[in-house]
Amino acid sequence: MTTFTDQIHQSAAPLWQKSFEHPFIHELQAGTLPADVFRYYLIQDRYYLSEFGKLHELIAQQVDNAQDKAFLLAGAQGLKDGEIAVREGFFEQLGITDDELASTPIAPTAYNYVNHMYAELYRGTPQQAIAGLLPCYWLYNQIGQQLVAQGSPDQLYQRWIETYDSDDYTQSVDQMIALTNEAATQVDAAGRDKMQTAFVRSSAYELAFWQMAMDKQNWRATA
Ligand SMILES: Cc1ncc(CN)c(N)n1
Repeated sequence: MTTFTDQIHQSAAPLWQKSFEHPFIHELQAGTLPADVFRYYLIQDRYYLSEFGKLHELIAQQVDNAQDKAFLLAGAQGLKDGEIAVREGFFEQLGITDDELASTPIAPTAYNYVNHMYAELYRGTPQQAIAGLLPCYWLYNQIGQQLVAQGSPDQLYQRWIETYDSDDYTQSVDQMIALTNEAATQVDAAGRDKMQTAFVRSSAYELAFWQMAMDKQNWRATA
C-alpha cells in the first residue's frame, strides 16, 4: 500500500535527486570539499539546527496526541544529545568559537528555510509543520546511507556521513515518517495537499542549502 509519505516523497524525488548529485555531496565524499566551505556550512547549520529543535518544542505544544507530543519533545532532546553534540566536536576541531557563531550573519537561504518552517506552523497547521520537518530527517539519512559504503577519505567528512547512517538516526527518521503519516490522517484532502507543499518546499530549501554553502551566500549578493 502506498503511504502518504511515499506519495510526498515521490513528489519531491527530482529535488532529492539533485541533492544526491550536488557538488557539495560529491566533494564531501571525495574529500575535496574545501574546508572553508564546510566551515561555512557548519556555522549556518548550527543556526538551522537550533531553530529546528525549537520548532519541535513549539509543534509539541500544538498537537493533541500525548504520544506525538512525547516524540516531538524527545526529538528536540535527541537533536541536542546527538547531531548538535557531534557538531560541537567539529567546531573544536575547526576552531569555530562561540563568538564566531554569534557574530556570523545568518545567510538568506538558512533564514528563509527556517522562516518557511515557522510559517507552516503559525500560518498553517501543526500537521503542515510536521511535514515541513520531515525532509531534514529523511534526506540526510538517505544521503548517509548512500555515502557510507564508499565513505570519505577525510575523517571529518566521514564522521559527518556516519552521523546520518547511524542506527539511532535511522530510528528517529522511521518515527518521524510514522508521525507524518499519522498527521496526514488528522486533516482533510486539502490539508494533505498543504502538507505535501510544505514537504516539497523544505526539499527545495535542502537543495538550496548545499549551494548556499558552495557560494558562501550573503545578503549583498541578493540585493
Ligand atoms: C539544513 C539541514 N537539513 C537537515 C539536517 C539533518 N538533520 C541538517 N543538519 N541540516
